Amino acid sequence: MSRLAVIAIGGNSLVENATCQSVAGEQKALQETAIHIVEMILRGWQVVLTHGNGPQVGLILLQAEIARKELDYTISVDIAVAESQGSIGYALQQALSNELRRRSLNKQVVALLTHTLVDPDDPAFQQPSKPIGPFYTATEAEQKQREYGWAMMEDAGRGWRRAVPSPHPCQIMESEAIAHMLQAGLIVISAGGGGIPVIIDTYGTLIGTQAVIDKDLASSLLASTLQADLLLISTGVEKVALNYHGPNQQDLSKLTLSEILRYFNEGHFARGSMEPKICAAIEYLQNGGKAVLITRPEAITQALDGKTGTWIFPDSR
Ligand SMILES: Nc1ncnc2c1ncn2[C@@H]1O[C@H](COP(=O)(O)OP(=O)(O)O)[C@@H](O)[C@H]1O
Ligand SMILES: NC(=O)OP(=O)(O)O
Repeated sequence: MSRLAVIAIGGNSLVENATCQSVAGEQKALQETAIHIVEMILRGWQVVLTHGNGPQVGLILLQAEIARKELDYTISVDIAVAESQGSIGYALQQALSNELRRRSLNKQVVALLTHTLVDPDDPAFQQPSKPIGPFYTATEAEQKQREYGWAMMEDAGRGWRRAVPSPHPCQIMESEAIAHMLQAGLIVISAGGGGIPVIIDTYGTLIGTQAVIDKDLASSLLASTLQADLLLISTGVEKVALNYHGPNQQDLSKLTLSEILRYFNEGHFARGSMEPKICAAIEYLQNGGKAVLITRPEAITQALDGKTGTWIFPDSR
């Protein structure tokens, strides 16, 4: 029986250059990622792909602000997340389908608009903490705050970005549909951008909310719900490090849940970048997950052979 991996693809690794986004750049990055995912499928893995949308959802909202100068036009954050699921899902679906065809694999890929349930009383709604969109200088950030009323935050030493609320994911609403699609042998792209954030009102109605859910936390929840064998977080670094970018940086290769919890509590992982990935890994393992791999897309194949990447396992195996 094939093993199931939930693969979370980083939003920043979907763009060639964070300061200059282009469709061609996104396609190139996706084609590269697709090569390594199809290699995994050839090795017998069943896969569910999730993806980030931080740069893209911010850009969609920025386009809306610019359009508002000419038209009476506005867009809510949940709609922008849905748009990003559509556009990134399309590009990822096409890149994977092309690579499957190139490798003569007769498999179909589906991209599913996915809702993620959040708690309307989550305190995160009062405290914007999710960086989205392009990076700005401190002066530009002040201008954006004045011009558009955006909350702004410094993002892990990389510059200033717009910040939006990011409530914790409680339930992937379409998880049963995803399980059925996997049973049918499909490759599924879902929970893109953490999923479209929704609450359920007292009448049982789904209502979109103004937030961007962390895709690593949503991927962890999806991996736990589907009882996946592996949560693979594909990002910009080959390995997670202690004292990252410090003089005594120490790359991590293989560690246990207890060890990562200790390093997490010691504050080794930057807020808004590596920290949510480590939280996602911890939650998945605490919910009975079997293994987490964090690495760059180009290193996936080697990492699955145990030669690189950061592997995190439950305490007793
Ligand atoms: N302790 C750490 N170890 C490795 N990378 C780190 C660490 N802390 C911060 N980072 C940075 O976090 C980045 C991953 O976060 P980010 O780019 O936001 O993720 P995503 O790939 O999901 O878009 C890495 O590429 C690296 O630059
Ligand atoms: N939604 C989300 O977490 O996107 P990024 O991974 O691009 O920040």
